[in-house]
Amino acid sequence: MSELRATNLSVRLGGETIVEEINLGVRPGEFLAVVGPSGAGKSTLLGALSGELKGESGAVMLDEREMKRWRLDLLARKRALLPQSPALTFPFPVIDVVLMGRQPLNGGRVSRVDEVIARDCLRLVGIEHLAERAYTTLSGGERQRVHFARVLAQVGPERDDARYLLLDEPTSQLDVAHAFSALRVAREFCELGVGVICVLHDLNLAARFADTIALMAQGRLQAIGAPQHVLTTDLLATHFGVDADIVDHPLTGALQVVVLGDRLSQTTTEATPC
Ligand SMILES: Nc1ncnc2c1ncn2[C@@H]1O[C@H](COP(=O)(O)OP(=O)(O)OP(=O)(O)O)[C@@H](O)[C@H]1O
Repeated sequence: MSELRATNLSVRLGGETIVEEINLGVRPGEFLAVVGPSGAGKSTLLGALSGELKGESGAVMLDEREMKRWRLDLLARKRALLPQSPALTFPFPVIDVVLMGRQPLNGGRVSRVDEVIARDCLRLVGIEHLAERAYTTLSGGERQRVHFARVLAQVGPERDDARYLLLDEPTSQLDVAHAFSALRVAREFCELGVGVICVLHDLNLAARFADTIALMAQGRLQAIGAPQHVLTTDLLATHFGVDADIVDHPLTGALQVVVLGDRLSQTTTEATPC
């Protein structure tokens, strides 16, 4: 069975257990959002699910084979990871950065099809006009979309085998329209048969696009299920420290979280008109 799954997964870093006893999984065509307060262990979990980080105990299984048994070149064809802050300091043309995503598929011999797919992925994220620009001249949000296009090219819109897209806060530097658009595109890849695991801080985007939401806090999975079972006033108060109203939006049909107040500080401030 095709699935990316963590079973009793714990990860230790720097002498501390960062994620503990995690059980969750995603299948091709499913969209799992991972939410939780800062420092909850979401990126660490994603790192372990991608095979980049080794688990301390438990297992990560990718299509019925243990993650640690996958050959790296085959793993790169199977899943693409978009880290929170991809490091790239060389002024490559944008198109070349996106073509790096095709490397596991083409072995470094760029074909006409690779080029078409790379440009198509740039178009999907709205920056095809930047294809020839030097990566280092781009804004933060533009860079984030280049890397998003790179991982889209890696999982490949043209393929029909089981594959997975792991996204760590892919919208953190994007304006509201591009954030929505990025998740819509991820959802479209999901409909093409890609399993998507996406760490998100925006609970409303998670509610809108995910089939399942996993709530992590203090390194543990606190809740997992359909958005209405996880985005509850009680769970948000307990794990995020916010008082929230949760409503069914009449137009989208998705849950909407309206934060009424936080419990992090007792200080009140008055807004000053500019
Ligand atoms: N190599 C490391 N050594 C020690 N502690 C680490 C290491 N990497 C991460 N941590 C700690 O583990 C915790 C979880 O980190 P992680 O990046 O997984 O959280 P997160 O939920 O993704 O947070 P955020 O939402 O802020 O990105 C944090 O407290 C972090 O400081």
